[in-house]
Amino acid sequence: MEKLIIAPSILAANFAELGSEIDMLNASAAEWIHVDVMDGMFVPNISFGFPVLEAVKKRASKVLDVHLMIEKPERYLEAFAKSGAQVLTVHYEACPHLHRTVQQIKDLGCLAGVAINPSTPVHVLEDIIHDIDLVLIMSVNPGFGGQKFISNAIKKTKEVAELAKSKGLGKLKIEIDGGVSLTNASELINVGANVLVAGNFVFSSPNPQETIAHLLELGN
Ligand SMILES: O=C(CO)[C@H](O)[C@H](O)COP(=O)(O)O
Repeated sequence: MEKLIIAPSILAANFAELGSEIDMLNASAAEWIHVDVMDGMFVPNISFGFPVLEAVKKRASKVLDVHLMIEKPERYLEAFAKSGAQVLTVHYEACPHLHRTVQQIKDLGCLAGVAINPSTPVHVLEDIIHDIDLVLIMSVNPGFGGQKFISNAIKKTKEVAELAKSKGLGKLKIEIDGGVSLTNASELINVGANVLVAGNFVFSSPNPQETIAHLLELGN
């Protein structure tokens, strides 16, 4: 199994103290920092864009894992890569020409991810999975942090892991995003998840660094 990566989502951080929140993550066991970009169109919420990503990049010593919850993401891929994204994930539901979009991400030197919403079945990935580095399974409807985990994501994680195995894609990253906590993390890891995004569970805990370490220990 690929080694487990914890990717705290800064959507749940204290934006008034973003610099010290990033310092805290730099000193933690998190390998990636998950950055949620929302446009108010693909999802019913607006988060932040390039200036915030650039500021995070200047401060962060971790990999920036940028999740684009935006329509027509191909318009902005280059700008996100220039602003510091190292992993760029687009939504299957937002990309009519997904293969081209994935190639654009790879040409920019980033890892390419494809996300699927809770109502999107795994089989839609069959003809793109060879071309990507990461599948992101949404375990909440995208747009907001702090929502309840949708348990169907466990079945979908298993399906992605089986699909990857059947195609010999041993290095595929399988990332779960939404409502992840110590309650569901072990089960997710057991069925094949190897990147766990956690927003509120980390940032609302009394000791975020300890919480990150506890999540990571589940992968050992
Ligand atoms: O993509 C997202 C929302 O669209 C967030 O990354 C996700 O919800 C993580 O936050 P939490 O762990 O608080 O659910």
